[in-house]
Amino acid sequence: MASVLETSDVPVSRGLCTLAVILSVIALWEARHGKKRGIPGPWGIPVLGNLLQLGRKPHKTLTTFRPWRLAHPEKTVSFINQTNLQSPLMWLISQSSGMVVHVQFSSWPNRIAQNALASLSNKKTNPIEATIASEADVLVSRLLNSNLQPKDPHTEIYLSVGSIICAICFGKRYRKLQEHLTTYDPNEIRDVTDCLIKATIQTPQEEKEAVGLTDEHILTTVQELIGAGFDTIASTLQWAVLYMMSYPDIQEKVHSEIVSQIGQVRPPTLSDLPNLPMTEATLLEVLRHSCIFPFALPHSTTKDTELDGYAIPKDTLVFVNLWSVSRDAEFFQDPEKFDPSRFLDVSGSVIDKAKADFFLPFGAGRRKCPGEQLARMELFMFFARLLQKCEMRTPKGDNPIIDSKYGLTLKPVDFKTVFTQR
Ligand code: HEM
Repeated sequence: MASVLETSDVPVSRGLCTLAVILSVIALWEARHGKKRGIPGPWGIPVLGNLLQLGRKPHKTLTTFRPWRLAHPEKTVSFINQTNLQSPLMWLISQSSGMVVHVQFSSWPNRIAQNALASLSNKKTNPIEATIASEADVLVSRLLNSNLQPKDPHTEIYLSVGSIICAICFGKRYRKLQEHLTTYDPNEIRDVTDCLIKATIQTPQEEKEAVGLTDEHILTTVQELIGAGFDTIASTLQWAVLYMMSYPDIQEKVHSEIVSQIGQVRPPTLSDLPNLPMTEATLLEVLRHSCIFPFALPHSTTKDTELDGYAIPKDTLVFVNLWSVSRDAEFFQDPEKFDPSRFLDVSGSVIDKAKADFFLPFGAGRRKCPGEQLARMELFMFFARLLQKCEMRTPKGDNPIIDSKYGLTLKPVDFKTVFTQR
């Protein structure tokens, strides 16, 4: 059975412990035939392993597959760092979903992307805050345009989130790559594309050759960012509308908090975040409960390794089951319940950091999501403006259904909402 958690572990570590979860469907079969102990779990069949047992909601099925808990969380991070994105599966995913257009298998572009995004979504300078604020206004007015008719907010949310990611990658006027190259000025970095060009120019040729990257590889990272930064944020905002419509009492609490702190007119800014604990807790609960990226991206081990005494051969397909972390009943009491107050401390006025750091919506290790900071910023600004200006109600006669369509990311099943101006 599962090895036991150290109760003295800091919460982040506990989250990583629960990555127990590093279950590999194929490895379940493969490792048993190795010399060391194989990974615990139900028996599978040769080649296919447990694939046929996964069902329509694999994240839920795998959570019931006897996960084991790790006594040494730092080993989990170092284990994740011995994996990389699994090339053939990533290729399949990118072809079928179009979400990641040009998959980069090296962690090199990830690091460059991380730096580029950090410089543009930096909490202190916030160069894109104004862009997000004005797009949040556009979203509010588009949703309110529906004249009290039930509306599926999907298209409006995708249009607004799409505008932000294009503005971040190509600047406000959506300049194309070639145009960027001809107008590039190292003294005036305008957007992510300029950051990537700068990194390309500054990286010594030998270093680029050593990791097998061409300039083109680095530049196509921008297309990945568009794919990854678009669908994830838009899906999370759709979930947020669905939860708020389904839990009107929570919606009222968030609205009242926003109005009491910043009023009904002034748009929320990032500096308001510390004064809006209920708003932040609700967003955290949306991220936890919807868990849009249940298995992160498929990884595979880059060498023979072991984890907590279990043998994991090179090239083993590894999924990090983030869903099971978000549903850990030991840490999140009654995990199926949508309850933002779980992220507040006993006074109800401060975010419980231990809880907030416990679950890992953005993954962990060196391939962790490079867009985390930007995502948190965007989600807060869109969500706070929506809750300030709109009331979201379930259409008469409807019963809100909180369920997901399974894919690389979990999206809510289609729903309609009545938006009313506050
Ligand atoms: C709610 C929003 C988001 C969530 C929950 C999310 C979550 C994740 C997760 C779990 C991974 C996989 C980590 C792994 O497999 O180890 C990932 C990867 C990635 N994310 Fe995000 N993400 C979000 C938003 C964004 C945004 C806004 C961007 C960029 C603008 C972005 C860019 C990426 C990229 C490029 C990767 C691939 C990283 C690599 O190749 O190593 N994400 N994200």
